[in-house]
Amino acid sequence: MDIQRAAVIGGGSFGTVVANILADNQIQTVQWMRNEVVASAINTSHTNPDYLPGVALNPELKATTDLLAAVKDADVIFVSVPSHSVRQVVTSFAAELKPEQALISTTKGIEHDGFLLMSQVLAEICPNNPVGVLSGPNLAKEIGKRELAATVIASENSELRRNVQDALSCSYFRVYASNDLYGVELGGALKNIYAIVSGFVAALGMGENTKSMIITRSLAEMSRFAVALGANPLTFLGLAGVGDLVVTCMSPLSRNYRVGYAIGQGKTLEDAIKELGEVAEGVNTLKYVRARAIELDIYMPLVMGAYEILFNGAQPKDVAQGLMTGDYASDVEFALPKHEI
Ligand SMILES: NC(=O)C1=CN([C@@H]2O[C@H](COP(=O)(O)OP(=O)(O)OC[C@H]3O[C@@H](n4cnc5c(N)ncnc54)[C@H](OP(=O)(O)O)[C@@H]3O)[C@@H](O)[C@H]2O)C=CC1
Ligand SMILES: O=C(CO)COP(=O)(O)O
Repeated sequence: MDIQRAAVIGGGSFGTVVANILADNQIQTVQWMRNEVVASAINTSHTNPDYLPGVALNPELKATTDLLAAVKDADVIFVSVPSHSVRQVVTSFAAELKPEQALISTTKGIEHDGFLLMSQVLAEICPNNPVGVLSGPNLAKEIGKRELAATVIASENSELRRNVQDALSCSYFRVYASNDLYGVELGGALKNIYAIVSGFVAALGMGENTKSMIITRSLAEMSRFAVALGANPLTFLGLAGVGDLVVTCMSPLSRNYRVGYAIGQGKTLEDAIKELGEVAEGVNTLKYVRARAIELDIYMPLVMGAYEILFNGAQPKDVAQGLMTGDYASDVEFALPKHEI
């Protein structure tokens, strides 16, 4: 099955760049969103003024607020709404799908009930449809400007992986393949927590050694968690692991980083989210991952510290100091296990 027609569900910044790449690649693409004003702007002035201002979109990209019309003839449907709305939105069109229509999640979040990742939510709602995940260091605002970037398509279905590579690869976007759906997806969700932590670090004016320490220990912590949940640790060496972690921990374009930065400057979480006006998945992910880590007894000092800052009013400086005096630990615990140090 070649991809000739695609639907993108969601009118935010990432949904828009995915839809635009597809249109650039001459795939008939319909983007669904609930906001009629934005849909009309995409159709008439070929811009998304709310989420991607200043980016000239491909004039062939069509937008609609009619969800069933958007998905009807699509060979592949990219789901790009925030995690808290994926189940509700997908459920509202699931009964209309034909089994050959594939679903690809681009959403980097976790569903609270059952700790489900988005591909698991999609598979639960649409058990007969092929499912995949797109994740990587993909700041939408840079890709919108057609700056060079790469991503990962993860699926157990090799034909789907190849079709998505064909549909999205172009002069400014390179698509790598993975069969570790769970690891790729977990990498995308977990790194948002550490982007918030990196925002604290930047707001406190800490040095480059500190930033490097935080990013590297974040990788150790997220891969420890992922392996405990059954993912392949090698996936974290790739674009969806270290790649996405580095970009979101270093760029003020990351919304999660910006939330951490604002809190590090003394703002409340509520004000930080309100000022952002876009989704920062890491805030909820932090809550769910902390609860899971406690339940499974997984050592995650950065998660625990970030939770105290975000939800219990702890001061970032005090938490950072506390982390420096923890028990002695192994640098790479897959090489030197903790109990052998
Ligand atoms: N932006 C990025 O750089 C990247 C984002 N992602 C991931 O993609 C996902 C989507 O993010 P992104 O596009 O950035 O989000 P944005 O914050 O830019 O936009 C969110 C979009 O989702 C819509 N939406 C929110 N709730 C609902 C709902 N209940 N029903 C229908 N539509 C809804 C919003 O509509 P409205 O305007 O009407 O509220 C808006 O169009 C996230 O999980 C994110 O982590 C992945 C890679 C990169
Ligand atoms: O996932 C992203 C880049 O890969 C975007 O990160 P934010 O959601 O923090 O903006």
